[in-house]
Amino acid sequence: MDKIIVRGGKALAGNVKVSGAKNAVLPIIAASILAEEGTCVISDVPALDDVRTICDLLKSMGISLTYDHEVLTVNASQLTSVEASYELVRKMRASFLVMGPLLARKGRARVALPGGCAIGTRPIDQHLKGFEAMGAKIEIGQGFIEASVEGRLKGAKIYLDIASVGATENIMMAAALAEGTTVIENAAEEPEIVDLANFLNRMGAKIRGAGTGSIRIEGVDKMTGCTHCVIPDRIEAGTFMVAAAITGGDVFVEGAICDHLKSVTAKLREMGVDVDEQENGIRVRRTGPLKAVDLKTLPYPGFPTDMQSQMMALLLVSEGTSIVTETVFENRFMHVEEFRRMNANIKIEGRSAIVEGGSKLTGSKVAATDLRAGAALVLAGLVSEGETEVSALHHIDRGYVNFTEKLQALGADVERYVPSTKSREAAVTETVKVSFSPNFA
Ligand SMILES: CC(=O)N[C@H]1[C@@H](OP(=O)(O)OP(=O)(O)OC[C@H]2O[C@@H](n3ccc(=O)[nH]c3=O)[C@H](O)[C@@H]2O)O[C@H](CO)[C@@H](O)[C@@H]1O
Ligand SMILES: C=C(OP(=O)(O)O)C(=O)O
Repeated sequence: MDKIIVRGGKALAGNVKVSGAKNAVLPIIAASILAEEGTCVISDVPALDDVRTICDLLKSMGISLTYDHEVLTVNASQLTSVEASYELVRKMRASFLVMGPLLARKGRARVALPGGCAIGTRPIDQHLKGFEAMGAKIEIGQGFIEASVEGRLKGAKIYLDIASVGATENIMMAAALAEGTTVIENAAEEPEIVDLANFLNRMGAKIRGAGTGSIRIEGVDKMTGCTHCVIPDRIEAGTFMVAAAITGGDVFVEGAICDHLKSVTAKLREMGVDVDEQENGIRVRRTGPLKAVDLKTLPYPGFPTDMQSQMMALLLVSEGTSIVTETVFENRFMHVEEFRRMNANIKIEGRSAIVEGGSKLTGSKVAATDLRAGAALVLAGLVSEGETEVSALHHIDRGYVNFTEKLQALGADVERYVPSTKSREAAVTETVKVSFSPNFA
């Protein structure tokens, strides 16, 4: 298994360019299924494992895709299957986002139940509630969900019990080709939803209100290909902002959109970090001590759950005691056990973790428990005494492109090691090259 080896003590400095957003590009690729003619040309597509997975899924449905230098071209005119296999869905829950587009385009979809994952049960009841409200029949059996509708889906007024990102996206995509108008109330407001709505509108959809709690979708008869550039990844950007803060460095996070990171910026400033919001990115510097703060994750524009573990690493080296409350997922503290192996003093009480600052973190062998926890462990290693070895890197590879290379370029003493017959250099070269074969052959 690959491992990331980190040696602490270096303050990071320099410029890091943010890649396209994982959580925007995955629904956008799913949405390309809706184009019955023409080609979708999507740029700033990060070479992530999750992107490969969803591309493999669309390919299995007869869709042709090519990927070159972060530009993905998708032609969905030859859609020959409406089934998403368990093998692919279990690798990535976001595969479930194909259900809405398939139902809209073909009146049928058969998708393996995504199951839960480390951070929680992650049910899909709100997705199904929306599809049923639009007239779909839902049947669950043999580990699959089948959705079908006679003729076209019908527009409906849907109130989400939870402001679910995925459910908002799946329902929005289904409603795009429905007969009549759909209104989603209590919709999630994440920037990735706005990016998806912009992509859908470029394909010919008529969507208003994305980014607010109420989204109105006027169904159209046909959607076609378009060109689109994916927004920068606010969570990758936030991760590098914390990397600068935790090491006492000075890093310009190029491409970060300040507006998408207001809650993270506010929290870092409360801790005494200098955050300079600029036109084309965010400069983060830290010279003095870090002040402990309390943190509660909430749906956007609240503090993002996907930044919780990275901020916990930072709080470990701040002065004072912090309370971190995770309100979005019911089991997103598995990184606590791993931090404890690095000499962290953290106590979990229900949905909250009490984090003692001023820890003298020590390097240790630790394992990523989800993609953000993996990144957070690397960040902790950057300020630990000695060497930290992070394993279970398949988690990190889902959400970060060339993570170690980007940290190395900022001066971190970090490398990715493949303990196999391949040499270390070859492994690093391979990691740096990470790209897909032009036609996914
Ligand atoms: C690919 C992608 O975009 N992933 C993001 C998306 O995940 P995802 O779309 O899965 O997250 P949701 O917003 O749906 O989940 C939020 C909460 O709602 C619950 N829930 C969700 C759907 C449902 O039908 N019923 C239900 O109870 C979930 O279990 C969870 O507790 O939003 C999360 C919350 O911002 C982020 O952490 C993920 O990075
Ligand atoms: C939880 C996350 O992603 P996913 O929903 O793909 O698991 C994440 O990006 O932190």
